Amino acid sequence: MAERLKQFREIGKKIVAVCRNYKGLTAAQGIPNPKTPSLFAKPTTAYITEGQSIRIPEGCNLLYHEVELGVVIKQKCSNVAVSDVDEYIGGFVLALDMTAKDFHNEAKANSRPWFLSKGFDTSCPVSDFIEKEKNPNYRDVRLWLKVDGAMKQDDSTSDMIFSVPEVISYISKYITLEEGDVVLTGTPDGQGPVTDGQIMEAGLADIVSMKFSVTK
Ligand SMILES: O=C(O)/C=C/C(=O)CC(=O)C(=O)O
Ligand SMILES: [Mg+2]
Repeated sequence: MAERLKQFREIGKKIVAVCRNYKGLTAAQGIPNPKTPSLFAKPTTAYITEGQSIRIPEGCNLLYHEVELGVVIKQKCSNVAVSDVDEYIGGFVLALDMTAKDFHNEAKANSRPWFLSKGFDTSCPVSDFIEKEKNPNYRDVRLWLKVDGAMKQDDSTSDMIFSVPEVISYISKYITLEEGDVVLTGTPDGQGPVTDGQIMEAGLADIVSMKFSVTK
């Protein structure tokens, strides 16, 4: 099973993401905690892996990094109870939810969908597949991100507003999740800009780390 799930980028059919899911982030932004998980999606063409670069989309002048824990779904499921979610977790990835923040701000200001700002090619860099057993404390695991060696994001998944099981249970009420789909669980506070030539390094405890460069 884990062997097949290593191919999540080929077999998975979607990337579902949660936003505003860390207490530190909503506190820093002075916004209320959402009452239910706030969802959006990215196309699977957004995936890249180490060795490939994040490309600044045409016309974007403000590209933001967001480091996130991604959950790889083990098998098709819908309407999963919070208490049963563990059965449907196949493994994890560390991911970046790269965001064309100027596109995002403009779309929001004009009450338009912000799919492009989150869904452009290369907007979802991911680590190697992390076996479920290698991340047993996923409810309280450190994730961090440095830009050119300077720490920008450093928090624990215990700061999430909705836990991983709550997020997956909620999504599955409305959207059937399938083998290899990835759920991005939101970013902690500290997201911010990156520019052409900068290098990001991110890690999940001592489980995995990854590096990505940004290019025009
Ligand atoms: O402004 C918003 O509503 C959402 C902004 C984001 O980019 C949030 C995330 O993607 C996140 O919190 O992970
Ligand atoms: Mg995000």
